[in-house]
Amino acid sequence: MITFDNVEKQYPDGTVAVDGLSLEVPTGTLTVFVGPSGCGKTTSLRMINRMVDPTGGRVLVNGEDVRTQDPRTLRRGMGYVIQHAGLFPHRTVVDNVATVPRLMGASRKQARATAMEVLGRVGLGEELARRYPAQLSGGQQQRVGVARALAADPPILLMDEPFSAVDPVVRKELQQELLRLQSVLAKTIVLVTHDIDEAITLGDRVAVLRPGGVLAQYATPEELLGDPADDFVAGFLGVDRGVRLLSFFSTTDLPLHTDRITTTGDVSGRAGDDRWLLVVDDEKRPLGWRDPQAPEALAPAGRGFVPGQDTLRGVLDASVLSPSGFAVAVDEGGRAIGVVSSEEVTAVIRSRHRRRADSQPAQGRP
Ligand SMILES: Nc1ncnc2c1ncn2[C@@H]1O[C@H](COP(=O)(O)OP(=O)(O)OP(=O)(O)O)[C@@H](O)[C@H]1O
Repeated sequence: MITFDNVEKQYPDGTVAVDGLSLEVPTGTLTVFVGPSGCGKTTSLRMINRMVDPTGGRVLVNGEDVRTQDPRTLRRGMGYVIQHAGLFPHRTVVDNVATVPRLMGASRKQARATAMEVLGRVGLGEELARRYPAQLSGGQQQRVGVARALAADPPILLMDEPFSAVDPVVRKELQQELLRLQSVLAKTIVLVTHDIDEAITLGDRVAVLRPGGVLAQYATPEELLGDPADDFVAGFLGVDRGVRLLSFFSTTDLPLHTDRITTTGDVSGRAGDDRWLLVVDDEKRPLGWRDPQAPEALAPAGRGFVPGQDTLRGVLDASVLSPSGFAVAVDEGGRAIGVVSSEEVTAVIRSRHRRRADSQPAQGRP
């Protein structure tokens, strides 16, 4: 566990970068520090590994004040990933990563074996391992940066804008990869970003900082989106936070109807049915919607959703985009198991909101 206990940092020129920061990062979870430029995110992160020392308060790792620990020993237990990866340009990828186990006393051979293993974990194979950093794409370089941070298997990972320098598509890939790695490795991670979407995607908890280095709110992404502490946090989250909140709602208990599903063989027999009908093949795979006004051609069935796997955001999107106003639920094999209307989805959303309001009144505020 990492604890910030009323931490302050005033730089010698008088700038107050962090002001009275108190929060806990539980072991094995990922906390994101997010906020506008200059609000003290990097300063706060660097106080964990003593690249910066606080001018007030304490930072504790597993209950021990970091200032009582030798910085080099402390940093051995903490991987550090920065924007642009910070790789040694004249060393090959594998040697960049092997540097860390070498520093920890591993033999050259053992260090290289460890490096190859962690490179594999972040999706980089042998061929890329022999290249120099400049011969890799930005996204691949960031992966090497993550591999190097993981090479010593530290319990804590500090990440400062790790994905900011790559394009949006690669950035999403790297985010998903970090989540996949974290689901296996369960490190204690603190990640700094100025991108609220990245914070919502990655964080078990998100600390929103405001200018002047003051904590505005520390909460789970769901709590932030559903109950921002004030106008600053709400403004920082953006205009569509309601829709984004739906990503945290499950779809296991949506009302699904089967009476609108018909097969190609049966559809002609339902000519008198003046409703939209979903036509499926013999294996129940959706073929399209029969429009009662234009029964000759089928309208597209749209993207189906798998109850329990997809979120309510996806279901609402599918129902809004569907010509019939119904989203199609499918099993993992793509077979139709029912349909649900956009009106029913919104009714479920309203009841979830009521339940949320009843169960968790305004939490997570500093
Ligand atoms: N060494 C320093 N000396 C004086 N002031 C500093 C120093 N380092 C940072 N600051 C100031 O402290 C404040 C917080 O900086 P910090 O880098 O922690 O913010 P940040 O939220 O990470 O910003 P960004 O998103 O722009 O990287 C800023 O006003 C910055 O100018």
